[in-house]
Amino acid sequence: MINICNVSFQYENNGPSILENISLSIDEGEFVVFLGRNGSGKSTLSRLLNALHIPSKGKILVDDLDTSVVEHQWSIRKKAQMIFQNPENQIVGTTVEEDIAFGLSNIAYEQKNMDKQIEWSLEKVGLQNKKKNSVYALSGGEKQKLAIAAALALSPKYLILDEATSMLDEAARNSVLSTIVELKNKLGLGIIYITHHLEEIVQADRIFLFHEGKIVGEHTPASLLQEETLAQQCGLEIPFLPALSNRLQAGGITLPAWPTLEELVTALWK
Ligand SMILES: Nc1ncnc2c1ncn2[C@@H]1O[C@H](COP(=O)(O)OP(=O)(O)OP(=O)(O)O)[C@@H](O)[C@H]1O
Repeated sequence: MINICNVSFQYENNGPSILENISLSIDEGEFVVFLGRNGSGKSTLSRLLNALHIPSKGKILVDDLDTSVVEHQWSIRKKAQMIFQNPENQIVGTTVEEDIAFGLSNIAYEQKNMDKQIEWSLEKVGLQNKKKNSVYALSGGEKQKLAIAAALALSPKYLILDEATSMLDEAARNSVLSTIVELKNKLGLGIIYITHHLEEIVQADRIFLFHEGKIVGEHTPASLLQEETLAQQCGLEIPFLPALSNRLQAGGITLPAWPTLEELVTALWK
């Protein structure tokens, strides 16, 4: 479990307060979203989880390890792997297998088991046929999946994805998202997913809504729809289909909270 206890943060002494008194916990096997507009503090909090920054006040425990204790930081970074926006910045190998092997060598992974671990992690993200490929020949979505496989090979308990799909087109974004959901379901990984796109939160267990360094709401995908005004105040727009579904439901039409276009059309024909 990750426990964030009364955390506040400033980048500089006497600088502006970036996060104010944040408290929340995240279980293993949970898919949690940090949602908020640019500059609301989501990435800063994600970097605090990974001990890249240390809280100015309060504390963060990752499986009972305090991020402010230097001796814990290596274990915390291994447990909670980060995936960033631009996959190009995370790829270090020239072939797919070399890229994953690099991270494994860094943790002194046993050489004799390395190949098996590389194959396992590639299979989990659906890149098993690309093992020998050059990383330069991968698409954007495949590169992001490689970054996830490289993280996965290190046996983390949590994946922290900071706007990890924002450089991808819709098809690649959906494909990476389904991979993430599968990892949560099949491996029981905790997922911390940072975004300002509401379309990406449909499969989350819980959503924390960020505004100006504070958490202003905790929701499920369905309950967030009831908070259209709050979402707008936070600079977010509920997407068209769920917004319409919300209104139709209020008028007595039975629909899922986040319908597909087909589900919406079928319900309206009935
Ligand atoms: N290294 C830094 N030094 C000083 N201020 C920073 C630094 N990084 C971020 N900030 C400031 O902290 C605030 C929160 O930024 P943060 O990146 O955490 O927000 P965010 O919600 O993740 O936004 P985005 O979606 O744009 O990444 C912003 O005002 C930003 O300018």
